[in-house]
Amino acid sequence: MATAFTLFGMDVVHDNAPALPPRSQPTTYHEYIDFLKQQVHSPSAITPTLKPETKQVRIQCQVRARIPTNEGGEMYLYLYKNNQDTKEHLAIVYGDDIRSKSLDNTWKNETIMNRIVRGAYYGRLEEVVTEESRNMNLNEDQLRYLEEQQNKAKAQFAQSSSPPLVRIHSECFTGETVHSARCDCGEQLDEAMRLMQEAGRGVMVYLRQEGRGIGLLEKLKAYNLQDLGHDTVAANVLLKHPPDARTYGIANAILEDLGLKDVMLLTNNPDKIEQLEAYGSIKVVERRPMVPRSWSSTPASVNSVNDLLRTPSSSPAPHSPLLGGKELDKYLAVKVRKMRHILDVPQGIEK
Ligand SMILES: Nc1nc2c(ncn2[C@@H]2O[C@H](COP(=O)(O)OP(=O)(O)OP(=O)(O)O)[C@@H](O)[C@H]2O)c(=O)[nH]1
Repeated sequence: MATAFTLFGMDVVHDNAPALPPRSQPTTYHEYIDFLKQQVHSPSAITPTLKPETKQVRIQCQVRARIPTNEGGEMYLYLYKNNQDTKEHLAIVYGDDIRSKSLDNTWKNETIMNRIVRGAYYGRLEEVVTEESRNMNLNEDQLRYLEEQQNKAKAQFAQSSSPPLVRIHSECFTGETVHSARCDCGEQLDEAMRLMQEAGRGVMVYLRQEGRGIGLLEKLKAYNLQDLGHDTVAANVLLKHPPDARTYGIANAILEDLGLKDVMLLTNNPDKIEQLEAYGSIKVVERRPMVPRSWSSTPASVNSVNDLLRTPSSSPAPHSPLLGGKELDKYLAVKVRKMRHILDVPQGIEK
């Protein structure tokens, strides 16, 4: 519902704001901020609700490629297209037994070489591909040989039944690429990949939902509002966005496509669990906390939202540079206070 009022002498229409009660229109900036504060503190304004996608989510994995790293072992990167947006959402997969159904399906009129180029092969390519195939000049016998090798390898890839570690991670250019200390997103990404590599199995669904779904442009505006003293939730609301605009229908579809049913979800955010489970096909059998390193001397929280949100202790090992500082503390504390994140706030940090 649109709310109109005057701010600094300008007419402001706040499309996404909760309706103002009659005769209590804020007329000054401070009144408006007080109004917003009441709203963002009220459970109805911040309790996330399932925001269903407007049409049934359809996804297709377009390509898969092997990514070797110096310290983090080897993983496969899966790139997805979908019918909801034009973004290239990703899955980073550890473990050979986790495969994409939509990638492995046979596509119309494709050759075995087409399948290899889009990554729908089994085993390691260097073991099955000859010099001729690298040049793509395969004769019938070589093609048949490749196909046989593929079928043999395929037969070895029965899926393990134990629930893998899964993280649904939203893109954060500032935290992951330029190492901003306003948030712990880069640290969480590194830590989740480290845990999956250690376990030898896991899936990171990497959603291009920058800025909790509002995009980088709006997130950078929010940073300026934060520098004026507003917290991350209030800054979003001031910009006429919900505190968290993310949905997880694409993540749900990707996990389904990867053949997963039961997962151990790495998160502090109950909204992710509730939204994911509401789709009905993926069960979060366990929650693993992502304790920020600068807060990790604190024991893991037992402040569970429901029985599902169990919190086994976990202390992240050093991997990325230690982040910390007042801005990060405030960012994390606001997630605990206003977004129900399950984390103990260390003593001395304002909740
Ligand atoms: N709008 C807004 N978004 C932010 C800000 N700081 C970080 N983000 C975004 O917040 C999102 C964090 O995503 P995640 O780490 O996947 O999720 P989370 O909600 O923190 O939950 P966890 O699973 O516990 O990490 C990313 O999209 C970041 O770009 C901010 O100040 N404002």
